[in-house]
Amino acid sequence: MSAPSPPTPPANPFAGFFGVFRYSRRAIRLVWETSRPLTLGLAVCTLVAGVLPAVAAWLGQLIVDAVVAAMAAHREGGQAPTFESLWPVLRYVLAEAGVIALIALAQRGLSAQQSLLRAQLGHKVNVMILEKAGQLSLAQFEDSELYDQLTRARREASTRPLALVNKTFALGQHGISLVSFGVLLVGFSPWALLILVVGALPVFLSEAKFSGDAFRLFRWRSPQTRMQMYLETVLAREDSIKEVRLFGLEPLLLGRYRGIFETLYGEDRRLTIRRDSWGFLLGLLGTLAFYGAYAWVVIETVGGALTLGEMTMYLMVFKQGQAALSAGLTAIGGMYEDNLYLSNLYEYLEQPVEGDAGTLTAGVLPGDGIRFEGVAFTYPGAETPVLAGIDLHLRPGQSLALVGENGSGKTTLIKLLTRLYPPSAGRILLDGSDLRDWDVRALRRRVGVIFQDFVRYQLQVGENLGVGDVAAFEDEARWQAAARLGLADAFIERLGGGYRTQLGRWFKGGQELSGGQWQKIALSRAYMREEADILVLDEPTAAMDAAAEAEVFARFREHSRDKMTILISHRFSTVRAADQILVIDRGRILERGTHAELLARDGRYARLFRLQAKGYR
Ligand SMILES: Nc1ncnc2c1ncn2[C@@H]1O[C@H](COP(=O)(O)OP(=O)(O)OP(=O)(O)O)[C@@H](O)[C@H]1O
Repeated sequence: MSAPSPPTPPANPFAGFFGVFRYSRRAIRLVWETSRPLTLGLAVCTLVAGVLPAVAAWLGQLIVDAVVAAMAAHREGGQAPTFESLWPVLRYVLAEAGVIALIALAQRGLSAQQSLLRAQLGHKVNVMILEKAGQLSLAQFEDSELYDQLTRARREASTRPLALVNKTFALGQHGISLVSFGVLLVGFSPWALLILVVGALPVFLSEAKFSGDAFRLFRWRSPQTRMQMYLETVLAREDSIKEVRLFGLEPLLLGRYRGIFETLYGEDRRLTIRRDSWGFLLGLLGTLAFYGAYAWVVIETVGGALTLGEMTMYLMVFKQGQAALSAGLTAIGGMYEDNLYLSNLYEYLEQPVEGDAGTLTAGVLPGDGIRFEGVAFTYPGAETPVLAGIDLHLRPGQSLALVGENGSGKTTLIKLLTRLYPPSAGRILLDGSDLRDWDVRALRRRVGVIFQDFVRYQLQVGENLGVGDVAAFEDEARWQAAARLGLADAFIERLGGGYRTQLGRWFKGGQELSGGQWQKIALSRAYMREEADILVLDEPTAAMDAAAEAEVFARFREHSRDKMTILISHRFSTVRAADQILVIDRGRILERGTHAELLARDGRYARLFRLQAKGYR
């Protein structure tokens, strides 16, 4: 793993700080689109919970002043208190109780609606991420930076967007409280208000700076966290554990895992210590300002300028104002991080997808088959071409075999043919029309391909076949027909649940298959594509026994008589019947011809064929 260079702070930290807030609006829109009633509910509860504390403080003043007045009246009158004389005080007590109950209701409402929204929003964002993944090209998928964005986006998809909205609302709530406290406080002195605001500013700025640092760290280290996730997978997944045990890899991999943690933890610790030390020191300034104003109120009351009730109210306003201010600051610090998460999410969601310009559903020369004309290809980010100068023509009813050593470019040629990548030079035609002009769905309907690294779906056996043709995903008769052609029917019928047997180990009762059995499943999957007239098998029998292999090819030839077939194999016995054999060497066509022609030529093919024939004897 290469160590990326440390993050550099932006030239103007505050420009970055405010710039990133543009995502708050999008987060709110996202929540609005997720559930309007819940968003409205949240807004109402936020407003209520924001205004009522000031109302409670004001009622507190009225209570104390009413008590003082009632006490004076009783002292003068000398009578025992009656309901009539107590009512002016009690009604305020009752009102305050009501206000407190309303605050509790609003807070309950907030938390209930938040948890409902969290579930909905997490789901929505995950679906957005996965839908986008479905539109990305293979080349984009292989781009490690984009993959990082995807991983980061998915990791916190269910929490961050709502967290941002919650904090935005919390900020709104505390802001409303502060403004309403401010309105009350201005009655005492506008200067007191100013002192409090200025006192709180330094801690706010430090919070903003450190949040920015935290996010840069988070982005910069994402290759390391990805390696950590990968190591977790290797150490804890059934498909790798066998090899990890046998090679005794646990200590090695765990050592690497711990090493990454320690580096990351060290960085986290430094940041946390700096952030909290500064937070504490600057927070002291705010507290100092607060207690200065507090002392001022006390002195004014002693001097008789304020009533006891007013003093009670101001003290409450100070206490609650301070709490609201620091909660607001924390919300802003956290919001910044959530915004940065969202910036990552939207960067990912806004990745341009290749426009699918092609619309053709039939070629201009039906029956012309496949043509490669001067095709070359270089993988994105690579320097040397993997394929160059490829010319070939395959007509319906013909078979083509590709042979060549590992890494010579055979699979890549198939990836170009199936339009997983566009060629870097030259063109590929199907029925006389460039693949680029074809509607990609129409094109893919015509191709049935089984790659070497086919997918072993942790689904039922039948569904593992059904994925070959989504229109017949649940069609049991079609499964059976395909399984017969792929030679999978015999062993499937012996499985406990037949076509309904769960495969793989992820789910209860799942059954694991042997390598050859999986290959038969993959082969049958290719036969599910009834519409396909181009069949591509990339080493379809490497894991099969010799008898099965011979039978597979006999059936394949029978089934594909009027189709175009492309076969990649390292076993020369299986390719000899092809109408055309291409020997690929480092991305170029070295030899071409039928088996007999190539033997007569006595070149690379003939030499390798004789070598293999000797080995089989
Ligand atoms: N996704 C990729 N990105 C970059 N390079 C790749 C990618 N896939 C394959 N390559 C490179 O392209 C070359 C050709 O690979 P390809 O899979 O086409 O070979 P192949 O002939 O099918 O080999 P094998 O017989 O081993 O299956 C190899 O050198 C490989 O390293």
